[in-house]
Amino acid sequence: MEIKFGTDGWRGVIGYDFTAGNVSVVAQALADYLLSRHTQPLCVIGYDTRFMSDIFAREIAQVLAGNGIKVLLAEKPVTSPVLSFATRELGAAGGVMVTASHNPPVYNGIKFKGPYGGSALPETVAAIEDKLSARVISRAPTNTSNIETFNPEEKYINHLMTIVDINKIINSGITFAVDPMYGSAQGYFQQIFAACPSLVQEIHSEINPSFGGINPEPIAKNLGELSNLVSSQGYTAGLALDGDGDRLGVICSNGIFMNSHQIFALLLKYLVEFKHLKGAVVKTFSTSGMIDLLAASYGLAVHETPIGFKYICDLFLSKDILIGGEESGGIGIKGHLPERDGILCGLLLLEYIAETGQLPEQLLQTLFNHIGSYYYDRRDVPVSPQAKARFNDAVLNNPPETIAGLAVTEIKTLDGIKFCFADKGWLLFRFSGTEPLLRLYAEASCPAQVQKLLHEAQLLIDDIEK
Ligand SMILES: O=P(O)(O)OC[C@H]1O[C@H](O)[C@H](O)[C@@H](O)[C@@H]1O
Repeated sequence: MEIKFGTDGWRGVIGYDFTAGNVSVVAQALADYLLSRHTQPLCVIGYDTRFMSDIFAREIAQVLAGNGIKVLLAEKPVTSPVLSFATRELGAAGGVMVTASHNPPVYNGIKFKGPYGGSALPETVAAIEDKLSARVISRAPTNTSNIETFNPEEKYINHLMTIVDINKIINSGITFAVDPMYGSAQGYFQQIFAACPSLVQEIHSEINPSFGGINPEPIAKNLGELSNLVSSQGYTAGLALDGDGDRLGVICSNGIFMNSHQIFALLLKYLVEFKHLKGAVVKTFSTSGMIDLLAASYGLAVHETPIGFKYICDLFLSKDILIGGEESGGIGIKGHLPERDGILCGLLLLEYIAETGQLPEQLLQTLFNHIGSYYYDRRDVPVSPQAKARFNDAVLNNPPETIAGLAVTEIKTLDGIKFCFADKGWLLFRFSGTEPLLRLYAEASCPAQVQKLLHEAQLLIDDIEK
């Protein structure tokens, strides 16, 4: 079974291609990569709450240890940002996180982290992938002294406290609900607000390998329970984290979902207007035009990258970046890590609410008053391998001149195929790099137009399927 890396490391179906055998092949490739660049590397390993993630993490540890690499293995599930933070703090040559993030329960995966505490850069991932052909796998015995366990949480939480004013949130009288979606972000908010436990209610805060039948992706259709809880209990907000805690979803006090573009824009607004910070802004190809407009209004440069936080991370490492974010809900902030972090973003949003005394929906209204209204939605469509193979040619050889009544003014192909319209709208077709799905992303100035665009996109795919 071929091991093929995707948008972020490797994902596979547990027991089909994601097996102990294949995991040890990937671990051996990582060991070969680390040893080709360091004389005595240290590697930090973390894992989420998925089925067998802890066992796969131990397998990776034993292969690295068998190659003479010193390993620090988390003693309990951690979020990906916590693992990134530990990688940087402990001066490790690299980090490994066993997680399939937001994907359905049948998946597991491996993400690689660099010594700077963020996604491994594309060239690093390619170099590890190049070493996958190793035939001999060295595995240390279970009692090896090369593996030690550790708990990275306390230092991470102390670090967050240096960025966010927790007392401001406590003293503001805010109450909120948290949904870690049975993932590895469970318990963090309760620890951070331990001095005032009545402030926060957490749901889905135990291990459940089926994720309660809902994919751990913090988007509207998966957050019905959180939405009902927030509106029925009168909470100020609801915060939802994905399976490995690097993405954030938000529910407003009225139970309405706030999408990732809106969270990104609000955080940018807060950092500039209230924290008086500066720096360039990074967004991926599927992220809202709101970000460009907002950044321009502050005189900040915007960089656009393909989808995948590794590209944003690259820019964090080489330029002065204030904030970088993605449609998928991952946002990184200056002064933390070159990495997205759902917990930090959630705390900053609470701080914004505390600072202004405005509810999340009121903050959104202020944003719309500043830059106008933007609406967005996404559809994920299963596509046959035949249609996938024909897709680019079918669309690019005979591109539509109008879609849903809007004239196409430009076609961009940085990642997928994006049709831009004269008004602020756009429609993007892009194959997921983590699941066998075609993603249709659309933005327009009214919700009905968004749905029309998605409908026409679906018709176009149906045509290619015929
Ligand atoms: O390729 P997709 O399934 O759309 O997923 C895209 C996402 O993949 C991973 O989760 C990466 O870590 C993210 O940075 C990226 O946004």
